[in-house]
Amino acid sequence: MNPRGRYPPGIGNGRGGSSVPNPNFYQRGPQLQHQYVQRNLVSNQQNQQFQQQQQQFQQQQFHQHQQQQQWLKRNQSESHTGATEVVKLVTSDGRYSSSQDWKAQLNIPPPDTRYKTEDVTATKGNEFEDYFLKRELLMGIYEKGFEKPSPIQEESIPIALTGSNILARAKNGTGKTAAFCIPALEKIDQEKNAIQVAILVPTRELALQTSQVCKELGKHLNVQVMVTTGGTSLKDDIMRLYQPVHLIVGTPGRILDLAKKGICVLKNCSMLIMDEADKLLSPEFQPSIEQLICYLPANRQILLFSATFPVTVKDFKDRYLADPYVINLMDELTLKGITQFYAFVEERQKVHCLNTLFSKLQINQSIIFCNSVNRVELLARKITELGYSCFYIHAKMLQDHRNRVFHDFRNGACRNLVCTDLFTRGIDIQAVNVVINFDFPKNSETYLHRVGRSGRFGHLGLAVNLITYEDRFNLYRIEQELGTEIKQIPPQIDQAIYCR
Ligand SMILES: Nc1ncnc2c1ncn2[C@@H]1O[C@H](COP(=O)(O)OP(=O)(O)OP(=O)(O)O)[C@@H](O)[C@H]1O
Repeated sequence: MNPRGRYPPGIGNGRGGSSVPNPNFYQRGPQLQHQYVQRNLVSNQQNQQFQQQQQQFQQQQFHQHQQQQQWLKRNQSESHTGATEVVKLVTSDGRYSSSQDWKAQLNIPPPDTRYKTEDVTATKGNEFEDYFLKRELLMGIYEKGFEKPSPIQEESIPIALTGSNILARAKNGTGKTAAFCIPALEKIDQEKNAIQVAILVPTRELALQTSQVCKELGKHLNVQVMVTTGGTSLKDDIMRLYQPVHLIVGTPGRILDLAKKGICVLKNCSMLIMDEADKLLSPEFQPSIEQLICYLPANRQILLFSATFPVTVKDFKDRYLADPYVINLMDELTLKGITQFYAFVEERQKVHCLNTLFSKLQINQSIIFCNSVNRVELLARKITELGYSCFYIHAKMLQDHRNRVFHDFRNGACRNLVCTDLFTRGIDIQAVNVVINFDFPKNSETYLHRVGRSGRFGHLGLAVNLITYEDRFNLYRIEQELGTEIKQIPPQIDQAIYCR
């Protein structure tokens, strides 16, 4: 059987390379050279700047190291317990710690022994301790279960600590959040009562998730984290801002609103982080972002992170990021751990097809994407009628209800979640091993982010796309643009490819 048989005549049967590349995407092969997010293309000037920064960073490290050594010597000389003594420290939460056994006292979760792909294992071999982070921050990192930095963390943490602007691109689920939260937490002066870092994200759920990551990583620090998004009481936010806040996470509209009212004071906010930066630079958000930047000090550092950077980001980068350090860890676009299939169906067969998938697949948790709010609600009802448990979420629901669904699904209260593209970006639920595109997306960015909800941190996952006759051109185009293969679904799927 010709696996390309689904394409109408004239569409061709090649993959990736032979087609005309989408100018919006970083491609493998010769097209690479034309993309501004290509790491090899960092200009000589940037290279020199980077070398200077590296030198500065090494000097800082050396200085810090010397200080540490002096500190240790001083403590040792003050102690009278002899050569095998242990230097005692009391951490900010009052716990006993020592230069030798502080790690042994941490509440470290059991190691994750699941198979992981090179997307997260192909590191340079750095340790978090190599970055000379505050002891309390290291404690939070290890207690979160992070053993070693992932590739994007290795690249961005030391550069962000030098104060450079960064434009960083790395695959979904490879640890971008900690790649910017760790340097942000490190740089905050806990003694200074001012907002020093702002993290902008495109959705309310992502804001809640990111603030939670900051709180967990900064658990042993005295950093005050605040989350603020639309759909919640402005009055509560105003009251909260009378208390100390060092790091604010939120959606751009709400933070701008508070800044305009003079309640959220950003004049000391020297670090602005934009996660899912390409989405934040879409027409929906960009005007708010540009207004917000006016409230920041002139010497602010801006970090842009995403898995997708269409060329439209270039204009913003050129205007607001002086000499950015460009990181691009995407030598290919899709995650190595995700197997992608399509099933060719008629619209009226979709629910039946989904029923078959539910009965045959080993679903730990699944996310099922539809292209409209109405279709989400209809499908959720159908799934429940079929006898399967299911939640649904979309942007037209009340915020309290959205929060409850997000919280409960994350805690495993339900196996399946039907949603719109509200959940396409950034949402990190480790238990999700299957993503189903009940409705196929229209563009490659959306496709990439949707399927990236499974296979988090190098784990395995499965993406199944229900394709109608109308979707066939989009399927072909997305495959071409991403240089990936979406295979026809076989009668049986080996569990080993998505359950290990
Ligand atoms: N160094 C690490 N060691 C172990 N797990 C990690 C490490 N860094 C991050 N993780 C975990 O990996 C998962 C994915 O991280 P994160 O959500 O930051 O990915 P991302 O790159 O921002 O993804 P997306 O592009 O989809 O937003 C999270 O559950 C996070 O806790």
